[in-house]
Amino acid sequence: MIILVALSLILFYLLWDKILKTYYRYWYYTSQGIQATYFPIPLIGNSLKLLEATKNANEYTDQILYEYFKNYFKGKQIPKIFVDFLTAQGHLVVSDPDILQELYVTKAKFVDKELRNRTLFQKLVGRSILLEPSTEEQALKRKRLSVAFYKDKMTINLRILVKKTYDWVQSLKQDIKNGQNEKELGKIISDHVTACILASVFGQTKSKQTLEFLKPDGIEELSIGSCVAKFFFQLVRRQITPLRQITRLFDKHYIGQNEKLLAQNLDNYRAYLQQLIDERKEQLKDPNFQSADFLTLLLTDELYMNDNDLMKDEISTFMFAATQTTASMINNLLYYFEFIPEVKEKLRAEVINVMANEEQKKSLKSLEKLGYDQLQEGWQYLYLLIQETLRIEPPVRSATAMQLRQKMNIGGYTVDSETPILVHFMLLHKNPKEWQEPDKFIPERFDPNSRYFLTPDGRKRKANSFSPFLGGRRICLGKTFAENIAKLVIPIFISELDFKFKKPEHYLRKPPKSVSLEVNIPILLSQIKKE
Ligand code: HEM
Repeated sequence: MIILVALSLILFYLLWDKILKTYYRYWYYTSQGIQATYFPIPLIGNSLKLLEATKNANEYTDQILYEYFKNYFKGKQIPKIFVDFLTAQGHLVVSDPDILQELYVTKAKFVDKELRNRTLFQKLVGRSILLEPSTEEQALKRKRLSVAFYKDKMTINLRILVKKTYDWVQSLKQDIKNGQNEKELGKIISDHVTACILASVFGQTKSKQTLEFLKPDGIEELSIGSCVAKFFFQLVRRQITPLRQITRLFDKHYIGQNEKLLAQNLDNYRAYLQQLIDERKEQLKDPNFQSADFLTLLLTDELYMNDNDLMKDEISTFMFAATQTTASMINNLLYYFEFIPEVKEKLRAEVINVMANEEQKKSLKSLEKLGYDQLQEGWQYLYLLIQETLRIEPPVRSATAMQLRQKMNIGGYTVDSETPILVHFMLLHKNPKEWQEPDKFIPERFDPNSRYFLTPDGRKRKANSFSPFLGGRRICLGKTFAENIAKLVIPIFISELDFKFKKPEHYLRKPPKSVSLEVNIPILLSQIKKE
């Protein structure tokens, strides 16, 4: 009897939540004139269509979601807002600067992050600012954390990173001398950016920065940066399992061997962070101890100092939000540098001009040459390249879903508070009404003196047509830090080293790269000969 009642309740729930509501929502939005992608299938939505988009995936396949949208709208203009039922719940997809203005600014107080992600990612980022609702408490935490990026702290940090980058280049030069000149572009950049982020978080700690990572077939010693990247991918995979598409009941639970291993790895990782926190607490008892890293900032801020869990949450977010994003940007920029001869020529000229015009070689070693102010003002062409790299391949292709606090008008349509809203940066950045030749890499489109600065019909671009860091009150906290890392790593690297793609096909077409897309670009490194 009990089983029968339970089964009836489950069936009723599925009928109501995954079938009737899906078709109601489909009608609700399409009857307002919002275009829908495929007509949804009961329970599973359009997940099979997504699988279709992955079928012939190769190294030139972009984010699956992007490929799936492109497939659907092939040859047609992508609407500024459309409804899609990838899952039975459905979501609105936005890629229009005017609607972003509403979400980021004019209606910002009614917009929040979708709450479900907070539960799904709880074990990694907990109560950190990343997935918390936009409350006063979140804003206060944001304010306290932003101290890490103030000029005084950033200056000290950047000095450490310049030194670290210079040492890295020296070790690459040594590898070349030893005949180990074949490298993988993504790997060398990702390893170095991870080392930089770890130094900014933990300072020059002597503690080991690797973890024993449990796998179904054994244990692997992995760097903390790689562990955090793996956690992210595995948590995303966990999020899209069929069970969690049907119900939220298991969002908090780790089911099956793989998920249990993930939970165990996350616990070990947090225990490791706790160890670092304890060590630093001891060091801080010494009045002469000084450091400007993120850990010390947390341990000296009254909001954080007595809350070990919250400190671990923020450290995880910092590492996870900073590493693969920044590495993707630098990796992509260097790819275009080698891919387009004109880019290479212009950037090399700027690097020589900025770095080597005083006392030549000695100045290359001078850490002050890449100080805070120099990074903000010294680079003109590199600035254009960074912007265009972030436009053509935003490292985060789409934001985590948002949700309205109440039913309201967005972009001229009535949107309810249950429908997730997805801002898709890649679609936004390829909008043909805002960008001339959107698929082409043209750094000059960010130069006010260039004809590419304007839209195809000759007007000024709208404010939010470029938005790789999200916007409004939840804009990326590390935006300037990420740009500064690029502005020091890239010049030091290319002033000393050159590289060629090993595979000729990489001179013909660039494989896409983002935080969720891995690439394999073998390169042959060589040292630049100086007169
Ligand atoms: C090129 C590099 C980067 C890109 C493209 C980028 C992009 C983004 C995006 C799109 C978001 C919004 C996420 C969402 O809601 O889905 C975000 C948030 C965030 N980013 Fe970044 N990010 C970068 C580097 C960094 C760095 C270096 C840090 C350093 C700590 C950082 C810290 C954060 C934090 C803390 C948030 C959450 C802010 C909040 O919700 O209040 N990011 N970033």
